[in-house]
Amino acid sequence: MAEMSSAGAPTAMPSSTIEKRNWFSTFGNQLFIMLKRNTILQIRYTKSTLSQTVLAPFIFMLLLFILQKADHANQKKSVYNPAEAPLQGVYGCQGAEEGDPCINIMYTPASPEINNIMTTFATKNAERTEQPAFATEAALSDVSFLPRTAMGMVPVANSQFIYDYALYNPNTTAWGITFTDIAGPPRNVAYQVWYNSTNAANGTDIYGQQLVAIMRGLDEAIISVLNNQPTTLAVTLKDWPLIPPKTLSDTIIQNLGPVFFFCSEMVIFINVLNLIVTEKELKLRHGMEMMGLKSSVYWVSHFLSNSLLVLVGAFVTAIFGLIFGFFAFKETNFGVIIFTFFLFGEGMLMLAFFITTLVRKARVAILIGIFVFIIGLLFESFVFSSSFVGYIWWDEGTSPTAWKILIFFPFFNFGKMFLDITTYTTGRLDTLTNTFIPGPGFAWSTLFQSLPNDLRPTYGSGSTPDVPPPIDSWRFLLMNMLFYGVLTWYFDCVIPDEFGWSLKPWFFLTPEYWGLGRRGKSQGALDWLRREKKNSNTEIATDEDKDVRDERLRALDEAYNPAVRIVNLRKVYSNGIVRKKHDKVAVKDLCISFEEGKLLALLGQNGAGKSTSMNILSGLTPATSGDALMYNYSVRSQMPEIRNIMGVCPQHDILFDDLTAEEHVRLYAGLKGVRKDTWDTLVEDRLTAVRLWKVRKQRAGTYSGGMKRRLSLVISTIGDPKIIFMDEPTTGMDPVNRRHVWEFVEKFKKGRVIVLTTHSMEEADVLGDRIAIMAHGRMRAIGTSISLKSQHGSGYRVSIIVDPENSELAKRKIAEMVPSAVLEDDSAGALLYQFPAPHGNAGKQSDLAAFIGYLEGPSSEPGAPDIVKDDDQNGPWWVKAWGISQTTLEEVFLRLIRNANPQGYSGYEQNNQQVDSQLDLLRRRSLRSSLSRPTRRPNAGASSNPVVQESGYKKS
Ligand SMILES: Nc1ncnc2c1ncn2[C@@H]1O[C@H](COP(=O)(O)OP(=O)(O)OP(=O)(O)O)[C@@H](O)[C@H]1O
Repeated sequence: MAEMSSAGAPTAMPSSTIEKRNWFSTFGNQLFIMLKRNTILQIRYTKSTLSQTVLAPFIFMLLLFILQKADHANQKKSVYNPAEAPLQGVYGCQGAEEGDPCINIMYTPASPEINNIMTTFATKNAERTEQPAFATEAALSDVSFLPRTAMGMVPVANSQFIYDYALYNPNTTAWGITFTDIAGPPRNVAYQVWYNSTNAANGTDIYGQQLVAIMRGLDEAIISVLNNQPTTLAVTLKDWPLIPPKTLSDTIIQNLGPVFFFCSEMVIFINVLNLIVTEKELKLRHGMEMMGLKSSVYWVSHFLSNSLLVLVGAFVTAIFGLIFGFFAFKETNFGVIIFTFFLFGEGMLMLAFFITTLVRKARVAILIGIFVFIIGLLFESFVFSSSFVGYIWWDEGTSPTAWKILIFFPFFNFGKMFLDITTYTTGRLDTLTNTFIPGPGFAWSTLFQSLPNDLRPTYGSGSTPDVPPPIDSWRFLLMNMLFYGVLTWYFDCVIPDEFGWSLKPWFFLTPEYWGLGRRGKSQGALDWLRREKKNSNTEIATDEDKDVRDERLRALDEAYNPAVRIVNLRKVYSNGIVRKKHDKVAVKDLCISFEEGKLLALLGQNGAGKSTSMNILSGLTPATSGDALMYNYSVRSQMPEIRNIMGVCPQHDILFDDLTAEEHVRLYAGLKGVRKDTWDTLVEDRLTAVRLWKVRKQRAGTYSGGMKRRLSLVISTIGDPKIIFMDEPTTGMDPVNRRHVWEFVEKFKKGRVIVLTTHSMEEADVLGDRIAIMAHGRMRAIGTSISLKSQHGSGYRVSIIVDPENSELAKRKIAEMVPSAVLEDDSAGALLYQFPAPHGNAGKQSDLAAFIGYLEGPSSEPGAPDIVKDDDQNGPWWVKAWGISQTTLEEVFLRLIRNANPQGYSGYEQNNQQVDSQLDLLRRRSLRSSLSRPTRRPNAGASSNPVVQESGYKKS
């Protein structure tokens, strides 16, 4: 850029409140500001933040708790009187815990005959089972008696004792037999068998073979003992009183935990998708980047803010898990729990970040989120609901390819980790003895151990899965974070945003990306200019306006060094890769230059290309060809540098609904690197200037349209920008506020370049040092308000009111005096004369001056020359009132637009006839307004341009 300096560098930047910082310092500063913003928003979105961090973990944990309790309640149901079931030997008993002493058979009554039957039974049973025969023990009468060894057959007093003993010492006695011997003949021997039906239910004795065996054995013994006596047999069965074990296993947590905790995490996942894509959709991110925010800061700030939510969520989950007393939480190292939930949350967070780079609409992002949710839900419910299915996926023998794909999904890795935790901690119910066997627990060291064989599921063939140690799940979750982090960074750069910006797919291989090479063009700015000059489209020169051509040549002039130089800027909106005939050329080879301290007002019909030009210059849209140099930085390749000296007030407000005006100013001041000690003054000055001071603590979402516009305008002025682009800044403002804004802009433009687009002719007239008018992507006219009016306007109009009977006299006199004046309207004494635009014709200008002097009469000011003598000291006697007006900017605009659209134009959806009638309307309006002031001397101050409108009043 040294070349440009030699040709006379633009004015040095004024002393600024911007702190000079290196890359790290800027990064740290912006990160701090962004984190503060995120925190404010998270606090503002209290419900959403609490839902993600506290409510979701709590609700899902509560649901699990309720389900677990329901399951426990179901298992703990006591059945004191199970129904009897009529029915038709026997192995040694098992105590409450494996190896505990027990009683094989308790029987009653202990009559000699029954004793005989039982001994016969024991002998015959021993033959069948090839086990030692059950011994007949001493009679028992104490219900609190605890066997020390496995006892054979214990006679007791009555049936009630058997029942009471079973209640008192559950899981101690295998069988109870109550005989009822009714005297005969015939002898009717009835007996009842107490049987533990759980054995049948839990699969230990699925066909009730033991039951059939004991009954057959007893029947056999009865028949043997009562040989030759007529006998009938009656048998009833009865379950033992069902007394559940004191501790139950958390099967619900084991089966449903992965699903519920996955759902809990999805709340943050979907919120992140929505938040980031909404910021993209509402262009909030672009707005901040235009104000200098680094995209790395944007991502890191979101990562840190959301990681905090994930961490809080992990703690809340762990604490509620402990409060609810789940084994998975109680029996697991606290650090393991926190890390597992944190890493899972982080993996999902990065997956969400990655998805946001692929979509532009929040609606689509949420749809993708729901899709991920359903897939994850299916996985967690069908795959990780039991170790039986869950571990199959992790066994090398199953499908290494499927496994290699699945480990890229955080929920797959979390499912395995949680399965490991529950497998180690849930414990199990011993089906044989109906007692709870606790798991070994999950210590920190467990992370590195393979699952012990006895905890692995056993498949049909008797094989067990080969399961990697739990730490592998953590490794894969970390891998997920890094993988999706890198994808987010890459795709965020290469996928074009909605304005078409993207980096080349190999951007990371270029030194420029890492700030090592020189950004932008290798040749100097002058070389570039020469090249662009050659590229300059001569085609447009044929019907080009002289001022526009001069402006183009000036922009291409190497000796001239303006603050901003736009050369051959062109934008084509194309629907496909191949250029088509109906591609929209929104800006056609625009050449223009801006100087410091001047404001350029850009006018044009709808769709003329104003916003597109502004968007290219503010770095929102890439140009198809051409370039602009702003303080010698190229828009094409040095946008980060330009952003440091640029402010933008976009056409559509880019504001955070939940931040106040004051917070907006502080946020952008921070992003721009404004010295912190000046923030208070900045807030007060700027907000007072646009009359937002009183509502500075009110959230922007509650502002009216005009208030939002004023805040957007203030934002564009933060950080001492050298160039400010204001796209229709006063749209929707009331006249009072608009004037305040004009005053603010007028004061602010010193030492800066301001480009403003507007549809308000008044605004362009008041603010524009130069006004450019665009149509169909081309500049049609440029110049000061006065020069545009004189170049493209219809000149001056003089309206004269006379009495109708003097009308002919007046017309005759005027025709004699100023033959060039054209009578445009004559109705009932109201005469409207058109004085052609002088266009440098001094003769015609003096005609007009002389005629005005004639109307005014001899000057009352001493020494002033009398231009025309007349018979009345106050001017011609036949003139009752008169007025003069110049062409308005609106008329100039309409004329230029009409000329640019010889076939009529669709932008306004009207044809040239309608434009002509509008011009006529404007003419009449100017007549009315020129006669509306009853003062003899013109009130020059009433207009922004003293020559625009004057009026005189003749006393009758
Ligand atoms: N993203 C886009 N894709 C295709 N065409 C576009 C796109 N943006 C703008 N255009 C077209 O480019 C032309 C110029 O649009 P632009 O928004 O620059 O006009 P404008 O002068 O700012 O209009 P307005 O005064 O209505 O804001 C229009 O015809 C418009 O339809």
